[in-house]
Amino acid sequence: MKIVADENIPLLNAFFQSIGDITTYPGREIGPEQVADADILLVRSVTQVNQTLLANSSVRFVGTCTIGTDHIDLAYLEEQGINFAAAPGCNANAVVEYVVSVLDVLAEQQGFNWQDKVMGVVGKGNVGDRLYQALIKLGVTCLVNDPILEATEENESCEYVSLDQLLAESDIVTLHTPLTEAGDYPTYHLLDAARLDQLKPNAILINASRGAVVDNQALMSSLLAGKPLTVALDVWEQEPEINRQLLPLITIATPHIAGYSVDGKIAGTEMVYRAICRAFGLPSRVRVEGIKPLPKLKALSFSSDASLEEVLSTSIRSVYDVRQDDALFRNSLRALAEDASTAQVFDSLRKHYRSRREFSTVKIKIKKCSGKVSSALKALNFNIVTV
Ligand SMILES: NC(=O)C1=CN([C@@H]2O[C@H](COP(=O)(O)OP(=O)(O)OC[C@H]3O[C@@H](n4cnc5c(N)ncnc54)[C@H](O)[C@@H]3O)[C@@H](O)[C@H]2O)C=CC1
Ligand SMILES: O=C(O)C(=O)[C@H](O)COP(=O)(O)O
Repeated sequence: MKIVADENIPLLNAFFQSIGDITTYPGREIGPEQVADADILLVRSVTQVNQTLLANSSVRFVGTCTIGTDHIDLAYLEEQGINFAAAPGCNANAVVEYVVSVLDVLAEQQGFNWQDKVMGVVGKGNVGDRLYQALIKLGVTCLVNDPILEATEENESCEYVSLDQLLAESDIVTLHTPLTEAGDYPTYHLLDAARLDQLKPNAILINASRGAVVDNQALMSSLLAGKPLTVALDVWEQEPEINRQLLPLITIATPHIAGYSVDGKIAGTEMVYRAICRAFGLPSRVRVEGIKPLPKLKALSFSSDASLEEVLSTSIRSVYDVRQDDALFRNSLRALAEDASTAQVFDSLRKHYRSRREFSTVKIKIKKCSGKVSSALKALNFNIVTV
């Protein structure tokens, strides 16, 4: 079989070489010519998969090693009988950890305790739910908006509120919906000028979903008009070409890397590999363990005199500190001429992203710490050893 794949999919050979011959391309350069005689197409989020790409191809299976599927014309694939698999939840932990790092950094910068704030979670799927569960365990007051789940859940897993109520009452609003333009609850420009206006003064807005869930032009106008808002954007409209005028108004700016833990990326590859094996009736023998030694993190230890804030903040930062990504992004863009395209920098930072691990991969030794400290660490998925 012939496999055409995005070169940024990790462990392509290890997983797929027994299935077919693999040819790789930069995701944005996969076009009709590249896929013409392919049987399997493997993408990440930057390749638009639709009739234009596939009409004259022999592709029978499309796999995206990502959570989001807004780059795929699912109706077209179904109509053509082309098999499809995504990787739901693969990097959900990484996105949660990005949000937690944003909270930790902003809390220090602005002098507040994020656990005392009211959090508004929009979209309670794989990412939103994991975030919600962690926050609830940490004792944080959470408002959740997810009209689709609210209408379909037999036993509601939380008390849902309207988006209007959530925006009016939350100190921190974090977006975790897919990008959709149709259906009863489309999310394209879900936060438009009017909705941005509903945010509380001094609210914090975090977007790690898709850029166009927030109207970036309206956000810029609102910030320029002096609306007191703190904004963390991981995703931008028109990526990789971002609005350079918006950047300085954003407190934490990153190039769509919230989900970029090495664990999450590999999980994405593995999920699609298993789906292909199922679809083609092949044995799925490859296991992540044993393929690639992942970078190990040193254990941390805390004793009884460490405060909850100190333990949490040190633990979070030792694994993931979003300021590193923010600084790299801003510095790389600073080196560009004012009117130059941001595409190359944006894509290059993502292509050469470091091997970031997840919280669960670090061992935290605690000595006579309070139950509060150990439950807080557990809520965030850290691996605790009591010594
Ligand atoms: N920045 C990054 O690196 C990453 C971004 N993402 C983005 O995050 C999105 C969410 O990821 P998951 O939680 O895994 O997806 P999911 O599909 O598990 O959950 C999405 C949730 O949003 C809800 N939803 C849909 N429309 C809504 C609306 N109008 N208002 C409120 N809720 C709505 C759905 O009912 C669902 O519960 C993905 O679709 C993807 O676009 C995902 C991974 C990494
Ligand atoms: O999984 C998703 O959805 C994401 O947003 C991914 O983190 C995007 O990664 P790339 O496809 O752009 O490598």
